[in-house]
Amino acid sequence: MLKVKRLSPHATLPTIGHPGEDIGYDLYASEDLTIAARGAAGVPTGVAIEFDPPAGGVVKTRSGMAKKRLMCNAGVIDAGYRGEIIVLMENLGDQEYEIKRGDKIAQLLEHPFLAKEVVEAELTDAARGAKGFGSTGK
Ligand SMILES: O=c1ccn([C@H]2C[C@H](O)[C@@H](COP(=O)(O)OP(=O)(O)OP(=O)(O)O)O2)c(=O)[nH]1
Repeated sequence: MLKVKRLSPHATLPTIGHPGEDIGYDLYASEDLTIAARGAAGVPTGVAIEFDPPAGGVVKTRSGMAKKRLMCNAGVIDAGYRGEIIVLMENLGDQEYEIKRGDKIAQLLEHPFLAKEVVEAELTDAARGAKGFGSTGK
């Protein structure tokens, strides 16, 4: 279950486009806002959430918006966060982008709580080791 607390009368509660199939909840803007070309903004959703414990969430870009170069940044929602979900959006395009209250702006994925104790230690060998950044080719 996703518990949702409405923080603004203008909020649209998260929805699932295709229940039982889509893995993300759609998130909606609760305010009108313009993001300047090459600019960024925190878009309010007017909601706070609580997943079944112990879980948090990840806010991800919708593919349709990525096509328009409107990307979500940051996006880690901690399991204990009870504040308003803010969608941090970056407009990588050359045109300003208008967001209207009620627009679907991002998707929220549930993420299990996986963080464990931090222990300083020697690490085991692995085939990849420290190779990365294109080491396997293009
Ligand atoms: O895109 C985002 C990212 C984060 N948050 C909220 C939920 C998250 O639990 C909290 C803190 O985020 P994060 O841990 O990324 O921020 P920080 O800059 O590391 O701050 P803190 O020191 O409070 O952890 O802010 C959002 O609403 N939207």
